[in-house]
Formats: sequence, structure tokens, C-alpha cells
Amino acid sequence: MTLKTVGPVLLVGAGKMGGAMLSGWLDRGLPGERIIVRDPAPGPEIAALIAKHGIRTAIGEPPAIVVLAVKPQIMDVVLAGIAADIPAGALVVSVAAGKTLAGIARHLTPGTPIVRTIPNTPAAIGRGITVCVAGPGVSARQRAEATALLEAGGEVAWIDDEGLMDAVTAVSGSGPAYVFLLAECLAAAGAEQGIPPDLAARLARVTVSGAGELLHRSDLDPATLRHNVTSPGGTTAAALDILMGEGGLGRLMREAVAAATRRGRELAG
Ligand SMILES: NC(=O)c1ccc[n+]([C@@H]2O[C@H](COP(=O)([O-])OP(=O)(O)OC[C@H]3O[C@@H](n4cnc5c(N)ncnc54)[C@H](OP(=O)(O)O)[C@@H]3O)[C@@H](O)[C@H]2O)c1
Ligand code: PRO
Repeated sequence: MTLKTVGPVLLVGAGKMGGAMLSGWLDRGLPGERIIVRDPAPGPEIAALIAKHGIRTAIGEPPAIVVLAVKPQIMDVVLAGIAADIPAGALVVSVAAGKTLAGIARHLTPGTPIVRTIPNTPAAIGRGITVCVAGPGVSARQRAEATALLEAGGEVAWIDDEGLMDAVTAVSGSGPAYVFLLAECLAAAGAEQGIPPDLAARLARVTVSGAGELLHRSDLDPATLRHNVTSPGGTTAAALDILMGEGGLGRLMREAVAAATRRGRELAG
């Protein structure tokens, strides 16, 4: 299945995540006329995409896929409002953190096929990863169609155990924020050592993105790439003694991912 033949796709909610997905779809060739966007007040970038690509904002041809990208806290209300517009047999794809297959199904015609997913914002440049779990009744064709759509945003992984989705959300869904925080903290620490803030921000930005790109292109695992920077008794080793010590990044990351996983469970509602 190719992206060009997917759809029509109804995107409900074109904010940070829905907007990132929309950019990925358009960049990779999903024709604008196969997309419908529903959002009460799309931001200027989304409005520009809608105008440029001739994307519809009202349902004409019935959608084959409905992508739900509203906040989990309003998902129940939104679903109650759009359930009647979801044609029988259309595939519903949720990207909402926490919201379970059963919680979504509750609002829809019994038997509606649903795929619960967690993408991440690098989908905007085709470098994200989306993890998916299928509910009952999702056909092989619909799975292939969902894969084609989501692959526009990068890699796609299917899992069978929905119980893992909150932990997945904590790692890859929220993960880009941890990396951006690393860049912020690295810049602030550099400035504290006397580097002019603009230069410190540039050093941190290029270092984090360059290291990410090296990790992306290299066959080596992250630990080996780290070793390659670390001269015995050198500067990196001095820093890693802090970062890898007790109370260091390992512990902080474990606690952070556990907190995000717990919050996902709470958002189930
Ligand atoms: N952001 C991420 O990195 C990320 C990653 C993985 C999954 N997710 C999931 O993606 C979903 C959206 O998150 P987000 O960060 O993109 O939030 P967001 O930026 O607030 O996007 C949600 C969008 O939905 C719009 N909306 C509100 N009510 C609506 C309605 N009745 N019908 C259609 N659209 C409506 C909002 O408009 P207003 O702003 O005008 O209310 C907003 O544009 C969440 O469920 C989240 O868990 C997000
Ligand atoms: N953004 C959403 C949140 O913060 C879900 C993962 C990333 O809840």
C-alpha cells in the first residue's frame, strides 16, 4: 500500500502532534484533497497548509481513516460529538496518551476498528517513531493502510500488549522533550562557565543534533559512541563521573519515565 492511495483521512485536532503528522503526510506525498482537517481554530502554519494543499475542512467524501489527535482530557467529549460522522467500517486511529482502546470504543458504533498509537513530533520531518496496537476487528488491509499513513512520519512498530503503551509514551512519545531539555541544560551550563549565551546555545544545539544524527547513521550502539568520546582520565570522564554517579542521569531518567508512565495511566480516565 502506498501513501498516495491511503484515505480519505479525517484529522481531528491539528495542534502540535496532529500538525506534525499532517506536515509529514504532505511532505511524503499524501495528496491534500485526500485529507480533511477538523480543528476549531487551526494555527497560522496549519491554516497555510490547508490553503496551499487544498485540504478540506468539512466532510464530503466519507473518510476511510479518522485520526484522533485531540488532548486526552477532551477526547470523550470530542468523540461524543463526531461519532455520528464516522462511517461504518472506517478505521479510527488515536494518538492520545493514556486513552485505551476500550475507552475509545465506548463512544463508537460497536465493532468500529480502532488502532491506538503513540507517535512523536519528529514525525514532522519523517524522523519520528510510532508505536501501534490494534483493537479487535482491524483487518490486515487496515493495518497496512495505518502503517503506510504513519510511516510518513518515520518508523512504525506494532505491539500486541496494550499494557505497554503508557511506558512507550513515556519513552518515545515524551522522549523528544527530554532531548530538548538536555540542549537547554547544556547551553545554560556552558553559559555558567563563561561562554556567551548565544554561543553556548549554538554549541548545545549543534552538539545535540549532531550526536543524534551520528547515532542515527552509525551501526554502533550508544554506549560505544559514548566510549569513543571518553578519553581515560580526560574531560568527558570527569563529567560522566557526575552524570553516571549515584543520583545521576540514570536515576533521574528512571524516575522521569516512571512518572510519565503513571501519568499516562491516570489519563485513561
Ligand atoms: N505533542 C506530542 O509530542 C504528542 C506525542 C504523542 C501523542 N500526543 C497526543 O496527541 C494529542 C494532541 O496533543 P497535542 O500536543 O498536539 O495537543 P494540542 O497542540 O493542544 O492539539 C490539539 C488540537 O485539537 C484542537 N481541538 C480542540 N477541540 C477540538 C475539537 N472539538 N475538534 C477538533 N479539534 C479540537 C485544539 O484546538 P485548541 O488549541 O484551539 O483547543 C488543538 O489544535 C494528545 O492526545 C496527546 O496525548 C502528543
Ligand atoms: N506529549 C503528550 C503529553 O505530554 C503525550 C506524549 C508527548 O502528554
